[in-house]
Amino acid sequence: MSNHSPRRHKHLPESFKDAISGFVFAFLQERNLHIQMFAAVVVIVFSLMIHVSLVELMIVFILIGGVISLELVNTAIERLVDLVTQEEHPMAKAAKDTAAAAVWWFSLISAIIYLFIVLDSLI
Ligand SMILES: Nc1ncnc2c1ncn2[C@@H]1O[C@H](COP(=O)(O)OP(=O)(O)OP(=O)(O)O)[C@@H](O)[C@H]1O
Repeated sequence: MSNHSPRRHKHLPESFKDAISGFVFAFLQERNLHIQMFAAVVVIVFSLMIHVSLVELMIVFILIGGVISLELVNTAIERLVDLVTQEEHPMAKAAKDTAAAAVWWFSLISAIIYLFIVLDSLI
């Protein structure tokens, strides 16, 4: 078969099944994802308790979705690097550390935005 032949597109339910299986894999393997999911529940409950506005609640959901999505991409990059090499390599380190930095940056910015949302609701 030629490399240029069109790929068969999966049916939507198959794609969902694969995505859910990827999430379950990451959830079972990644402690960070447990912490992030727990933090997400705490943040949502707290936001409802202090009666943040609907728009602020939507922003909270976007931030949570961003952090969790980036953690999943980080997990994918870690596994891909491990598949390519189990040896110590500066490029493997660079790839993993950069992916981790993406999660770190988004989490930091999310925490700052959430602080403003809380202050706005409480003051
Ligand atoms: N093949 C490698 N070569 C060089 N350094 C590596 C390699 N694999 C991992 N490292 C270094 O060790 C760190 C931890 O890698 P590991 O694969 O254990 O991720 P992890 O501890 O599961 O990370 P996270 O906490 O983000 O899930 C990496 O961020 C990187 O600095």
